[in-house]
Formats: sequence, structure tokens, C-alpha cells
Amino acid sequence: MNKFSESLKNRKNEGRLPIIVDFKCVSPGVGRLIDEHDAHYLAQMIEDAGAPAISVVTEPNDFGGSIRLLKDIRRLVDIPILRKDFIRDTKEIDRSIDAGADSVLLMCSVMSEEEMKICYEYAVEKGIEPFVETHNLEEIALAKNLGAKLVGINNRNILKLEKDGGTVDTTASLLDSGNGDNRKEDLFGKDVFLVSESGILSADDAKKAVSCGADAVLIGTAIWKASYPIEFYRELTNI
Ligand SMILES: O=C(O)c1ccccc1NCC(=O)[C@H](O)[C@H](O)COP(=O)(O)O
Repeated sequence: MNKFSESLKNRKNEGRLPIIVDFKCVSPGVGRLIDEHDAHYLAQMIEDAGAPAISVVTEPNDFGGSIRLLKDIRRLVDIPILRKDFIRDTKEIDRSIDAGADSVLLMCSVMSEEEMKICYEYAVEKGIEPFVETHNLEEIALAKNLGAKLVGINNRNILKLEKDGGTVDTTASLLDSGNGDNRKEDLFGKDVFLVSESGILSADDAKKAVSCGADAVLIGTAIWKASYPIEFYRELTNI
């Protein structure tokens, strides 16, 4: 049932870094990253290169995405897909299911605790895996209260539309207890699969995320800005 996280866990159990490749046509901070038509064959190439999962940003105004893009990619690849958008209600969860997503982004920064609970429980009931996104300690506490098992730390404040220059140091500082211990389990609870998202630019950044306690990383811009995106993806997986 949790096809999305299972695929990432299997990759981790093979001793390899699970990377979620983020299909974001436009970065509000950097500009166009992918032409929508190229996204189709790029998704197939990323699947052929062995990606365990991808995310598709469907938000149209700032990120150049669409539900149609998600549906098109769904028809072309078998790997699990996370829908990334500013989802605020159960109707959007139904739309995600209808488009073929396996997982749906629920952002603590855009919903109240009550709204998060409603959307989380609805997603679980409908069989689409909730991916709970956090950015600070307060949001992490909310994710823990929900009992979320698949959690992201977005290194950026996404409400600033990628103009706040977040880096992997956000993940590092949140997980650092200050006395040399890693506090992942204290913060998130047991058996949480943790993804460090955004602003990961290099193999060293990805290694840092893992050494801090992340189980996987989610990368968009650095892959799509690389001269040879598929080769760069392969390099990153071999760290
Ligand atoms: O991440 C979100 O919360 C989000 C929600 C709605 C639309 C877009 C959103 N984020 C954009 C991304 O998904 C980033 O592209 C992703 O975190 C990758 O970051 P980067 O590697 O720095 O491009």
C-alpha cells in the first residue's frame, strides 16, 4: 500500500542513497528548469536510470506545473510519484489520486493542525500515502502528533517561493541536539522515514543530509541545471 516509501526503503536497504527526483518546470528563484514536453522523456530516462521515486510539482502560477503534467508522466512511468502542491483540502487529495499519484504532500506551513489531521486521515483512508512536510521545530512537533511516518524537512521556507536560499544546514541544525547527539527519534518518533528536501546541490550536501539522519533526499534544481542531468543523477546515487 505505501508504495512510495517502500520503494525508498528498498533502495536504502540495498545500501544506496534514495533520491526523489523532483520534476519542477520553473523555480521561482532560478527560472525555467524543464520544458513541459521534455519532462515526459526525462521522466522515462530517470526511471531507466534507476530512480526509486519522483515528485511532480503541479502548482501552475509560480512553478509552471499542472495536473495534466502529472497525469502524462503517470502514463509513462511505473515508479511511485509524489504530488507536490499547496494542498489544503480533501478535494485536492481526490484529484491527486485521480491523477495517479502514490503520495501527496501535506505541508504543515499551510494548514492548521485540525486541517492537517483531516487531510492526513483522509489520505490514509483513501490509500494514498501522506508525505508530511516540515520546516521548523513547531511543524516537526505537529508531524509527530499526527503520527506521520513519511516526513520531509524542507530546507527552504517554501512560502518565500525559493528566494530564501535554504540549504542542507537547515536539516543539520534541526537534527543537532547541541550536545553531539542526533535527536531524530526524539523529534519525529520511532520508524519515521525522513527526507531532506530542497537546496541540495552536490554529493557533499547529500552526504551531509544522510550523516545528520536523513534517510533520503529530494533534489530538483541541481539535477536540471546540470549539463548532463541523467549522468549527474547517477553520480549522486553512487555516494
Ligand atoms: O516543497 C513544497 O512545499 C512545495 C509546495 C508547492 C509547490 C512547490 C513546492 N516546492 C518546490 C519543490 O518541490 C522543490 O522543487 C523541491 O523541494 C526541490 O528543491 P530544489 O532541489 O532546491 O529544486
